[in-house]
Amino acid sequence: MATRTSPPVTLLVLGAAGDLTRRLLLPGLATLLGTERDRRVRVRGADRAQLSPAQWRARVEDAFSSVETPTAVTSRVVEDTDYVSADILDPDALSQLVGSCGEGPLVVFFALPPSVTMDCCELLARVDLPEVTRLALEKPFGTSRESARRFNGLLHRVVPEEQVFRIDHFLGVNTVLNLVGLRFANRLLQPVWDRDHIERVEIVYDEDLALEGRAGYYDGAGALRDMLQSHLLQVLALFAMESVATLDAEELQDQKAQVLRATHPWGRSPSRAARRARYTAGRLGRRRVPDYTAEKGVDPSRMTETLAQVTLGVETNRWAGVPFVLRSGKALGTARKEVVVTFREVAHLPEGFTGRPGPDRLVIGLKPGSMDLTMTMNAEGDPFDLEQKMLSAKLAPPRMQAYGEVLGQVLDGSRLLSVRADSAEECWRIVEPVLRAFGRGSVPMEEYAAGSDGPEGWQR
Ligand SMILES: NC(=O)C1=CN([C@@H]2O[C@H](COP(=O)(O)OP(=O)(O)OC[C@H]3O[C@@H](n4cnc5c(N)ncnc54)[C@H](OP(=O)(O)O)[C@@H]3O)[C@@H](O)[C@H]2O)C=CC1
Ligand SMILES: O=C1O[C@H](COP(=O)(O)O)[C@@H](O)[C@H](O)[C@H]1O
Repeated sequence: MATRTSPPVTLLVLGAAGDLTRRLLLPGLATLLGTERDRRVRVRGADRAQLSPAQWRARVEDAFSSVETPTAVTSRVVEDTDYVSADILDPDALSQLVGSCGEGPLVVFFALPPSVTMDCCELLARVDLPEVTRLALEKPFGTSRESARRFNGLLHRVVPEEQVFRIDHFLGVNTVLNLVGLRFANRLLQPVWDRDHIERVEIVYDEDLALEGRAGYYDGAGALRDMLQSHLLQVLALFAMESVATLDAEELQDQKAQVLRATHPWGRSPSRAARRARYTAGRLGRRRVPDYTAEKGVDPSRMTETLAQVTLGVETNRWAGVPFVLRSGKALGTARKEVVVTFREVAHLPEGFTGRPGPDRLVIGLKPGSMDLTMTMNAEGDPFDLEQKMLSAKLAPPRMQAYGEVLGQVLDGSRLLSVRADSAEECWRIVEPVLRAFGRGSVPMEEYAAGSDGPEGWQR
């Protein structure tokens, strides 16, 4: 971790006037700096928007105060920040911008539309960069395995892979990171984390938000690309990976990559393994939600799904035969963000017991953080009659926003919480057969009313 004596890192945000910078990046940075007070970061914003220095400083200040940052932290960043109004795709302007960042460590954060990011990288390949230059990129990392491969090739013309940080903010979510500690620090869980003991795993991220004005992005993506291809596959990789000897970034990356390489649609049949649906008009709490196809900016002919579920198999000795169900969607009645582990039944239940309420289950709540272990026992009444009881724990709120955790690693040059090139390609390889099945219509588009729990008949 950076200390007071570490040289300040320059965080150059390209696309600084955009939504990601305002809503996620700057607030995330604020929570990082509020938690790690010794860290020194100089923020430079660049965008084609014409902003005066005062307007930019006000934006930074607003973003920092949105997460209740200590005044001293905000003032230090605001006093030191500057803004350059430039077309990033103008080679001279880009070269000048980078040149003016000085010789210290530089993190270039691409908060630009994906196509602009790629064009900008083409230009950066011809620019003299400081020796320590790191590139931080937001999803999507390409739009297919092939385009991700080409994109990786392009990035490697700018800097080596060790200096590329593909951001997936789920990797900075405390409860997702907790999967590693939970699995490998508990004698109780470690030996049962395999096909012999686990029957089924569900990784669910149901949101009670609808489109929220994001049609420009979301209608071209859909739930499968937006959530499963990226975040939920990262969660699966952490859940299923082999043990690590240390929390070394490359070791973790290697283990995650091994899982992803072994992952395929269940039964290698994408059309049977996947389901998709789109919300119709309904209510989310007191808010009326229109039919997805009537949302502003949506093109119904795109057939974009707002709920996707895909069952995957991790074809390894540890996991063969265990279905991993990944599901995420918008406009659902209940926000359900959790990993559900269903254990196998015991091999033999002594005769004489009555009641057999079901298998043990561990529910790892991702947001809010919680842990619920449901076990069979005699909890009340007749001592030979079995019931289920839940042992529950609520986890403390995170110390900082997920973006803060991820950024902290990037600023330190650690790839612990980013997505490596090979994994980015594998994640596309895993979902591509499903995307093709969606494209040729072999997975029916089902419907669910906004505010419901999803289409009739989908298992929960
Ligand atoms: N917003 C979000 O919640 C999330 C976004 N992302 C990713 O983050 C990236 C940015 O997204 P987002 O912030 O929403 O996008 P925005 O369109 O809101 O912001 C992009 C900014 O880049 C500017 N820009 C575009 N081209 C140039 C150029 N040639 N020179 C200088 N500035 C330029 C845009 O200016 P102008 O407006 O004039 O075009 C805009 O201010 C995307 O890759 C997106 O996929 C990922 C996860 C969540
Ligand atoms: O990246 C994305 O993630 C959010 C969900 O993450 P959260 O941390 O905000 O809960 C999702 O709403 C969005 O569609 C997706 O692009």
